[in-house]
Amino acid sequence: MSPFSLLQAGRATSQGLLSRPLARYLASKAPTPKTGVLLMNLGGPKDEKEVFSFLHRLFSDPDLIPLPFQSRIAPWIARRRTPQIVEQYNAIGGGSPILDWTRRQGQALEKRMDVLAPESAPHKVYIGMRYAKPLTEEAVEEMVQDGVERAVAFTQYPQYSCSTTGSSLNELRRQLETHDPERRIRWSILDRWADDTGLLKAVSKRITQALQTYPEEERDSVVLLFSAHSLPMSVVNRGDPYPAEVADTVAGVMRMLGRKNPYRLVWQSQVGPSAWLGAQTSDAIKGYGKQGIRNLLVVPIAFTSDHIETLYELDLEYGHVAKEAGVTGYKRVESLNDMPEFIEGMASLLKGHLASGMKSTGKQLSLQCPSCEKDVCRMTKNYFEQ
Ligand SMILES: C=CC1=C(C)c2cc3[nH]c(cc4nc(cc5[nH]c(cc1n2)c(C)c5CCC(=O)O)C(CCC(=O)O)=C4C)c(C)c3C=C
Ligand SMILES: [Fe+2]
Ligand SMILES: [Fe+2]
Repeated sequence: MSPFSLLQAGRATSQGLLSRPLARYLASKAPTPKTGVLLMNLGGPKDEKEVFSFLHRLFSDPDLIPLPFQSRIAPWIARRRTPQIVEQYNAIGGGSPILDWTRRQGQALEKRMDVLAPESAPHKVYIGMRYAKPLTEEAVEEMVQDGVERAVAFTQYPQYSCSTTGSSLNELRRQLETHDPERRIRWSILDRWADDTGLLKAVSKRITQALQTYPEEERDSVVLLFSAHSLPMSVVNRGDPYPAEVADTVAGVMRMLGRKNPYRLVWQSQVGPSAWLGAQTSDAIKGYGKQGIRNLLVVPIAFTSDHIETLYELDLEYGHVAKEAGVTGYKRVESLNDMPEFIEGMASLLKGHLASGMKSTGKQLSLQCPSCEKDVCRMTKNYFEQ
C-alpha cells in the first residue's frame, strides 16, 4: 500500500476528517510524492447544507453559464433552485456520492500506479472539484505544501467541453497563479480520452453484464440508449467538441461490444429555458414506449461515477417516465465507479501519458479549448504551454 494511502486522512482537511494542524503534521511525515495526480471533476454537495453553496459556485461560473450581472444573479438563482435540488439529493440518500467514488478511484489508482510505473512513484492523488469541497484551491495548496514538482491534471470528464474540463483548467491556472507564483510544479494535462481503450472496455463490460439480466431470447433486441449530459445550443453552435467526442465514445463502445443491438445517443439534464442539445433522454423513452419497445438499457456515457444525474434523473425520474410509457424492461447500466477494469484503464492511460514525457498527449492536444475564443481560455493555454 502506498504511504499516501495510509495518510489518506492527511489530505482530507477539507472533508472534515481531521483537524487541519493534525492533517498537516501527518502530511509532513509522508515522503515527497514524485508525481502528483490531480483528479478534476464537477463535485457535488455532501449533504443538504452544502446544496446552496454548490449551486452558488456553479451559477457563478461564466465558463459553465455566462449570465448578465453574474455575481448578483447567481446567488438568486441558487437560492430559488435549492429547495428542489435538496429534495432530489434527499431522494438519493441526502447528498452526492461523487466525492466518495472519486476518492475510491483515486486510492485504487495510486496503488496501481506505484506498481505499474515505479519510475514515477511514489504517486499521490489529489482531488480538485470545481463547485464543491475539496475545491481546486484546496488541492493546489496541498500539492504546494507537499513539495510536488511534477503533476498531471487528469480530468475525469472523458470528453472535452469548454464548460467542464475547460472550466476546471481555467480555475487550476488561476489557483496556481496565486499559490504557486514561482511555478515550482511542472504540469501537464491529461484530457480528451473519449476513445481510450480502457474506458471503452469498461463500459462494454458493464453493458454485457446488464444485457445478461434480460431473457436470452430478448437480448439482441434490447435498445441501448446512450445518455450524456446535454449542452446549451449556444455552446454547441460555437463548436464545442463535446458532442462529437461523446459520439466517438459511443461508436468505440459499439465496435468493442461487437453486437448488433439497436442503439441511439440522447441527452439529459437540460437546465433552464434556453435551447439545449436534443433529443432529450426522457422524450426518447416516451417515443420508444409509443413504438411498443419494452426493453431499454440506458448507458450513462459521459459520467464516470454515480451522482444526482444517474441516481435521481436516470433511475428515479426517467424510471417513472418509462413506467408511464409502458417500457417495462427499462434498466440502467451500472456506473463505472471503482470497477477494476476502469481503474486499470485509468492507470494505463496515466502511465502512457507519463511515459510520453509529461507533455500533453499530442494526439488530441487539449489546451486549445478548441471551441472558444475566450481570453480566459487563451490565458490558460499560454500558461500550461510555457
Ligand atoms: C459531462 C458532464 C457534464 C456536462 C457537459 C455538464 C454541463 C452543464 N451542466 C450545467 C448545469 C448543472 N449541472 C448540474 C449537475 C451536474 N452536472 C454534471 C456534469 C456535467 N455538466 C454532474 C456530474 C452533475 C451532478 C453533480 C453531483 O450530483 O455530484 C447542476 C446541479 C443540479 C441541478 O441544479 O440540476 C446544474 C445546475 C450546465 C448549465 C452545463 C452546460 C453548460
Ligand atoms: Fe474555452
Ligand atoms: Fe451539469
